[in-house]
Order: sequence, then C-alpha cells, then structure tokens
Amino acid sequence: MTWQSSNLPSDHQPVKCGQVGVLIVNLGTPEAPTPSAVKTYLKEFLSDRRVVEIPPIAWQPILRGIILNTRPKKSAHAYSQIWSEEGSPLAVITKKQAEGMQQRLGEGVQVEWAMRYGKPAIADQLQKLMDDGCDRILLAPLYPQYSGATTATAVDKVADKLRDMRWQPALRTMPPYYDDPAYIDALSKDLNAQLDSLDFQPEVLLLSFHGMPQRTLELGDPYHCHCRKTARLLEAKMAGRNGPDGPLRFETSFQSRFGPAQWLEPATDDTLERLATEGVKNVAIAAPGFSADCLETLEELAIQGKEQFCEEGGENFAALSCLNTSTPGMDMLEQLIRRELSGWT
Ligand SMILES: C=CC1=C(C)c2cc3[nH]c(cc4nc(cc5[nH]c(cc1n2)c(C)c5CCC(=O)O)C(CCC(=O)O)=C4C)c(C)c3C=C
Ligand SMILES: [Fe+2]
Ligand SMILES: [Fe+2]
Repeated sequence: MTWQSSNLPSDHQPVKCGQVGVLIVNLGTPEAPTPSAVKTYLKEFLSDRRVVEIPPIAWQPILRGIILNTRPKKSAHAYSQIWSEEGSPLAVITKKQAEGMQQRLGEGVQVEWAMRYGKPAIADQLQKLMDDGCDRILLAPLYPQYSGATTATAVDKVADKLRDMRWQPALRTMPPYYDDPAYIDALSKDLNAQLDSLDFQPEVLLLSFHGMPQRTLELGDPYHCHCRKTARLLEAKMAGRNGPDGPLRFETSFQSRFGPAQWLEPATDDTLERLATEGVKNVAIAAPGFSADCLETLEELAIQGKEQFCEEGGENFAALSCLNTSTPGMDMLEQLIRRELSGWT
C-alpha cells in the first residue's frame, strides 16, 4: 500500500510546526440571555462531575427533572440585566483579554481563548492552534485560586482532546496565581484607584469569592485556603488605607451558594446584611477571584448585593470592577504568561 497523506484524518496530516500557542480559558456562559440558551449551558456545566460531586444516578434526575425546568427562566432574567450589545460580559471581556495579550506578545506567539462550557469550545480552539502550526501550547486557566471545579476541569477537557491525537503538542499549564506578587500588586493598584474615584469613603472593603461546597475543603481541595491567602496578602498590601473614621476594614466572604448542602462561610449575602445591621453605612465590594466581570459580579453583587445592604440600613454601596482589561490586570497576565513561556520563545 502506498502512503498518501491525503488518506489520513486531518489531525494526522503533516502540519506547519514550531509555533507557540497560548490558550486562555474561562468558565463559560450562555449564548444568549434566554431560558433555552441558559438551559443548554447549565446542562453542560452542572453535568460536570467536577462541579457537582453527586453520583450521576442520583444527580441527573434532580438536574433534568427539577433544576433544568426551573432555574433557566430565573437565570435568563438575571443574564438579561447584564447582557451587553456585544454579548455576555464574561465572553466579551475574555475575548478582549486574549486580543490584548496577542498584541503584547507579538507575532511569535498565537493567542486564542476558549470556554470550558459552551463556545468557543476548548477542543476547537486547540485544533485551531495546532492547524496553525503550534506544537507547544500554554494553557492559561484564568482562575487565580485552584479548584477541582475550575482549573482541574479545564485541564480534563484539554486531556479529552489530546487523548484522540496521534501527534500531540507539548503542553504547559499556568499554575494558580493566588499568592503571586504580580497578582496581589495588580489587585491592590486597581482597587486603590477605584476606591480613590468613589464619591464616598467605605468603612469596609468586602472581598467576595465564589463559594464551593464545604465538603470539597474537607476532601482536600485547596480553593478555600487559596482564597484566604489572597485576602490576607491583599489586606497586607493595602494596609494604610483609611475609611472615614480609622483604617479601612477588610472582610472576606463566599457568594453564589447553590443547593441545600453546606457551602463555605461566611456567605456574602449574610455578611452584607450583618454589616448593615451592625451600623456600617458605607461598603465597597470586590471579587478578586474573578478575572472578568460576569453574572456573579454584575448581577449578584452589584444589583442583589446592593439591595441586601441597603434594605438593612446601609447607605452607600460600590461594587468594584474585576481586573478585566485594566492596565494592572493586563500587565499581570503578561508577566505570568511570559514566565511560563520561558524556554519556548
Ligand atoms: C454546584 C454548583 C456550582 C459550583 C461548585 C460552582 C463553582 C464555581 N463557579 C465559578 C465561577 C463562575 N460561576 C458562574 C456561574 C454559575 N455558577 C453556578 C454554580 C456553581 N459554580 C451556576 C449555576 C452558575 C450560572 C448562573 C446561575 O444560574 O446562577 C460564573 C458566571 C458565568 C457567566 O455567564 O457570567 C462564574 C464566572 C468558580 C470560580 C467556581 C469555583 C471556585
Ligand atoms: Fe459558579
Ligand atoms: Fe449567582
């Protein structure tokens, strides 16, 4: 039999090679703020065994019978309040981060972006990088704090794609950066600038991280410890900042509780209510664990959080932006990515 490259499946064909690729990954978001698009997204997201660690035989009937018949309508309404002309904020910002990084890294490196759930899919973007000749790929999950439900599942999805390839690229994964001085510096610069531009002086800066089931901490997931360390280092870095009558107070909480199980505490909604009932009138809230603004920051914190605080007697509330494409945020990302590319470029 004669060897003919045209008889081979496309991923076995000789490719251009020697290029370096970066794949920026974030969580994922629906295609539209409609119940049907949200249902498709939630079905994929909440079927991931890294996200819901209940055996499928018990979980799938609850997911398909109850959650996917009730939650999409409620969530679609929340998404419709934050949706922009360009699309879902999480996707719009992640795309801009990738475009900005492509500009900063120049032609020697190809930067693409993908979502763990929904589109653009990790498998498609990996294939695109390979088709363009990248045989060295840096996977950059934009989760500062490691969790099985975020970083690990992104790596799993990449592994699913590589499993079927005869000719795999070399792969590196950017480590979690929860305590990296570049990250703490970027957060402190960005939050200080945002606090300086407020028209009131907060007494408390609440650092709200996405929650996780308490059980994941007991099973050894480092997420909770990573969040606590980020908060401690950030507070130390921002020491010296004042509120209206003394040093600015820092508090940490966990948001987005889901389902009846025990989640990490204290919860953000309970903390906002407690602060208001204790007589705190001026609060700013930041979400250092989110690299891009999304439903959880723009709706849950900025809209619902403000209502919760003000209903209990709070007066001034500011939800600060995530690092997004701010100069401190992009400088940090460039530094973290260049470090991982060392020896490849
Ligand atoms: C069991 C449920 C969930 C776990 C565990 C969980 C972990 C987790 N999530 C993020 C980041 C984001 N989550 C977002 C939305 C979102 N999260 C859950 C549930 C769990 N998350 C749901 C059901 C949703 C969808 C919206 C809703 O119906 O409430 C988002 C925003 C996505 C967007 O489109 O804007 C982000 C980002 C982290 C970092 C994390 C664990 C550490
Ligand atoms: Fe979530
Ligand atoms: Fe939420």
